[in-house]
Amino acid sequence: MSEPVGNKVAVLGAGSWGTAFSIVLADAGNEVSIWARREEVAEAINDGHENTDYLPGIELPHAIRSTHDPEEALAGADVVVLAVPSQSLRQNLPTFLPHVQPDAVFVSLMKGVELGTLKRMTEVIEEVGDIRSDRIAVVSGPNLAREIARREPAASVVACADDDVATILQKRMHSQAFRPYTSIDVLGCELGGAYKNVVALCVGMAVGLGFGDNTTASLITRGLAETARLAMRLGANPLTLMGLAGLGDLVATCSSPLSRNRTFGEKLGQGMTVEEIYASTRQVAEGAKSCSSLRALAAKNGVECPIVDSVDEVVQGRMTTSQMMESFIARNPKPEIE
Ligand SMILES: NC(=O)C1=CN([C@@H]2O[C@H](COP(=O)(O)OP(=O)(O)OC[C@H]3O[C@@H](n4cnc5c(N)ncnc54)[C@H](O)[C@@H]3O)[C@@H](O)[C@H]2O)C=CC1
Ligand SMILES: O=C(CO)COP(=O)(O)O
Repeated sequence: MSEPVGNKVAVLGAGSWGTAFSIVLADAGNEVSIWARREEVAEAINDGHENTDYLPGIELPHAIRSTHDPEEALAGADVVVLAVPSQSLRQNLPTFLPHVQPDAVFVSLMKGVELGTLKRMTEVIEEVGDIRSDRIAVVSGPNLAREIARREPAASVVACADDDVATILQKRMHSQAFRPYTSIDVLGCELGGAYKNVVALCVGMAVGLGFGDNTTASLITRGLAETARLAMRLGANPLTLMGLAGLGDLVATCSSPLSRNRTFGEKLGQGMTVEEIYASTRQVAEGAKSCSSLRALAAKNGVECPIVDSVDEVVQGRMTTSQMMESFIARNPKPEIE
């Protein structure tokens, strides 16, 4: 990526994170065009400067415009930010790609692993768009959308195989409240982001069952060990998992009632079924799908991942949340560090 000639960013997806991240981008001096799947969301953003469905009560900067037309959103944009649910990325890309500028850089905000292919989101972009990996970045960290939208201070990681691209993107998203660090460990950042959602589901289940801080801290810590085990087997830098896209995001998501994944788990722990929970919310809880893909990815690579295995069993309705907690404690004793 050469130094940008323009300052327009297209954000594809007008959910909570796409909208909150647009505020960061606008604060950092970019002109932002958000593509919204539903026309009424685009109209609310343009007319009332508010995303009434996903971030009610937050006034959006006037540098943010929205459209239902992908061509209009992407016209003149040298940075293309993808913020749709992970499992819908592949089906959405063909709508976007014909309108992307030839030298544009892609940024994935998504935290999931594709069911079936077991690909990370940057791998899906690379494959479907036939795009070089050094033009695809990921942003991941402890970034709960509503807190970012309120401009509460937070840090994150922007990772790209090409360090220069990461540095250019870092400048484009460094605002008064948002501090991005660069990294070249795309794999570590993406796996950290996808995995923490599953651990947050598990922690939520424990909270829903009425357990306290010892239980949740134990799950967070063993969840991090499990994340690092798989990520390192696949080639990630272990220090990435100790950083913002690993431990940082894990702690934020597992601790916050704002987290959709933790809330989803909590409802399971309280006895609701998966179907009842899906019917009660429009927002995505990525871990409820990525538990299956991460489980398969771990199995394929011969990595033991009891938390991901058990969360998947609960989500598939083959195990209760109480049985899951009992099974963790009953596992064969072993050293903490292997
Ligand atoms: N909300 C947050 O705090 C954060 C979310 N993320 C990640 O960002 C990604 C997007 O999440 P959110 O914006 O939070 O989700 P959301 O549930 O708030 O919004 C999802 C958006 O995608 C649209 N959508 C739903 N199904 C679609 C489909 N089949 N095709 C196209 N668009 C569709 C919805 O209309 C909505 O605009 C996820 O991977 C999530 O893990 C990452 C960091 C923070
Ligand atoms: O990724 C997030 C915070 O960094 C948001 O988590 P949830 O998707 O669980 O709300």
